[in-house]
Amino acid sequence: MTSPATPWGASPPDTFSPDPELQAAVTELGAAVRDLLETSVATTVAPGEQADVAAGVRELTARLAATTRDRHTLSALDDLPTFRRTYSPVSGVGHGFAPPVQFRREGDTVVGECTLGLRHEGPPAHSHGGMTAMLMDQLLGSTAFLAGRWGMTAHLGLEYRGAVPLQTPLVLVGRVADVSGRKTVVTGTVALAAEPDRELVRGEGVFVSPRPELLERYFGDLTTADGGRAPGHAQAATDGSTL
Ligand SMILES: CCCCCCCC/C=C\CCCCCCCC(=O)SCCNC(=O)CCNC(=O)[C@H](O)C(C)(C)COP(=O)(O)OP(=O)(O)OC[C@H]1O[C@@H](n2cnc3c(N)ncnc32)[C@H](O)[C@@H]1OP(=O)(O)O
Repeated sequence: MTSPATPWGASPPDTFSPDPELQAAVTELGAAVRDLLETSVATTVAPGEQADVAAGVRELTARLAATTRDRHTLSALDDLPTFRRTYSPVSGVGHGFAPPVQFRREGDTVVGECTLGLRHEGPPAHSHGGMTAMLMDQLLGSTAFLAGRWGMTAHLGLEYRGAVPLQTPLVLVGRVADVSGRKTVVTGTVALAAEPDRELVRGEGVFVSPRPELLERYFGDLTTADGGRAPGHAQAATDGSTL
């Protein structure tokens, strides 16, 4: 049996067209929450003012909680075959914690740019090492994906060679190093956009496309926002239609 590049085949057609009004609203809410998060860890206003704001934020949260999705339901803006993940904590425009990073193919590499904020702080004025690892995981996973090789992280190794400053444009570069069966090995770097050749962080990841039993266990309950079966569902793997 040949191994699948992704659960839905190597080159899925891009026929996904999300509701533009929803896309705009989610992007705007994500940006507003991002500003709120960033400002909430930077503010020095008086305690009474912070308490007032907290009460207001709780009221707004209650409005959003009026209807929600559960963890087995994709957002109406998400499409797995074309890699649209609106609420990724790294690349999601709808996620307030995300920088967010957008990745693109450039020759045989995948490149992303972002600027981290105080909400990503570890050592004062610098990125938390776990935040950098998250950037690296997403960079390497996206690099595999954009090469038609989806997989879950089986191994992630990092060398922290220089501290990553906050509020400073960064450039991320990934490239596929090796491919065999269900396994893809990817390497990547994080550097200052102003000094792209001086690596601050170097990473290597092994991404493995899970065997059908694992796909079923992890994602068997996954549905699209309108209740349909999510593309790439493990069941599809056994009927020969996509793998
Ligand atoms: C309906 C479909 C839904 C899909 C939707 C997703 C779309 C999203 C789109 C895009 C995302 C990309 C961006 C995201 C980036 C972030 C990614 C993450 O954060 S992933 C979360 C963290 N990772 C885990 O939770 C994995 C936990 N581990 C496992 O579940 C298993 O260990 C798994 C799936 C990784 C492998 O299990 P096995 O049973 O399928 O694989 P075996 O048969 O053991 O190995 C296959 C080959 O891989 C090698 N391998 C396995 N683990 C290895 C390791 N740690 N190091 C090196 N090689 C390893 C083996 O040696 C073998 O190689 P040989 O064929 O013999 O050459």
